[in-house]
Amino acid sequence: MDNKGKILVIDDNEDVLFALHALLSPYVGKVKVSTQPEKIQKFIEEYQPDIILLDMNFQKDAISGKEGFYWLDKILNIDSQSIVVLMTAYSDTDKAVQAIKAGATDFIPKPWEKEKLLATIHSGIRLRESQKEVSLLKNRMEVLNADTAYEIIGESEAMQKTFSLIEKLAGTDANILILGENGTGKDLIARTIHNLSPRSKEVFVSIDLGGISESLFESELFGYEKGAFTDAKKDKPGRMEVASGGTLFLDEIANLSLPMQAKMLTAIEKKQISRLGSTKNIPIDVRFISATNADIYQAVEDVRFRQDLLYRINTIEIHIPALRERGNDVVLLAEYFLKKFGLKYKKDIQNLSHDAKRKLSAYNWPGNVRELQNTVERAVILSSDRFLKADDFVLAQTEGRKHKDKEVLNLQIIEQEAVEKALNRSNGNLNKAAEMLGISRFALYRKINRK
Ligand SMILES: Nc1ncnc2c1ncn2[C@@H]1O[C@H](COP(=O)(O)OP(=O)(O)OP(=O)(O)O)[C@@H](O)[C@H]1O
Repeated sequence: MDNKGKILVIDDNEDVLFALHALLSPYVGKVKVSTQPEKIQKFIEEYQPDIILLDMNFQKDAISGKEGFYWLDKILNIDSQSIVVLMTAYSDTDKAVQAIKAGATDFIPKPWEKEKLLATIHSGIRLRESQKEVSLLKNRMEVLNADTAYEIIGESEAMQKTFSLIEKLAGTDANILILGENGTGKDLIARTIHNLSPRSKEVFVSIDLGGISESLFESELFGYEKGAFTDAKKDKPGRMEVASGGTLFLDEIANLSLPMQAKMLTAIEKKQISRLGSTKNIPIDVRFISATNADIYQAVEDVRFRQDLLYRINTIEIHIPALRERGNDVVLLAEYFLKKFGLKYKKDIQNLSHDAKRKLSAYNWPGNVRELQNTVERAVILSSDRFLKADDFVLAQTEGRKHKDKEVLNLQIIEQEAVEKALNRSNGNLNKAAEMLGISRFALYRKINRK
């Protein structure tokens, strides 16, 4: 044991307290002993024990364990996450089962075997650490979510239908499947549903199943115990565990491999998971929102996606329309992004010219809102006028190819195209764009401002 953790021992027998103090002190951070369970609240608040070792019988010769259960209940009322190990002089399996059911973490018969007692304390400390880790991660995610304001722009009929469906399902806890092309706003809608749901005060955790390998996916989603694999240097909770109480957003769900689909199905059905390298079941209370841009029904037909899993995740389906089906929303969104990036890059750009609006409306936006956002951001960065004109927008499917037929050797044009491509691919992130171009951020600034 690595001398960590604070232990509180409560027993009416001074000899037991003395013995436990002497036995545990060399192996843990701190040991506090007391014969007074009435002071438990004060101890919890001031001493903040990681583990409470609690005697079951406080009166001499008492064997019912009633008092132990009474104080266990009090402790769990003060802190439902408390790790309480009950002790009794009468080894009794029924009582042990009762104690665990009542919320104790473990049970130790007296007289104790030293090794067994130390092992129990050790796993209690590990459990406490992982509880702390889970709550730390939850807090971090809450902070991340709290910092971001989500505004959804859309007045088209297609989007109004989507909004009214979202409003209808706001109060429910149903699992939701969001379908839509790349960049249509699936992530944004998932966060909005969470924010409108009864779980809004809890965490929103997301995982992109398209972007990670199968082994990483498993450890990210289910967590692992120290030693489960070579790099598992300490216990780590997975996102399912961290999301408990809140919402888990599974992006690109159709990319899940069949073995992972089976694991996911079990977790959803049984509402519990076990970390890699552990057999212990951890209960989870998660609302699942999944999303995909793939034809998931075709995937079911092709036996690439399990039908039973689909039925678990698609209690309600939301289809997000492609941007080209949203009429004037293109212009509304362009104006919204214009304001946003104008502020970000400190440019005083007033509006879009008529021909710019016409050009944006006529385009078919294969990359949907994300492509529009990138296009406007790039135009804002590159423009020095008060109005954005049609020429300020370079649209991938049309102008990107305008030099294809004729080989371009003009260095300035080649450079300009490279700068635009890098800005596009890096979503306007100047550091990343400069890295792609192999130049400094400062040099990139100069090139942008020269235009
Ligand atoms: N209606 C909207 N109003 C304002 N911003 C939007 C809207 N829809 C999408 N966005 C913005 O467009 C970008 C892409 O949206 P999002 O990431 O939600 O799309 P997605 O469908 O999840 O994409 P992918 O399929 O690649 O996962 C985000 O920056 C998002 O904030």
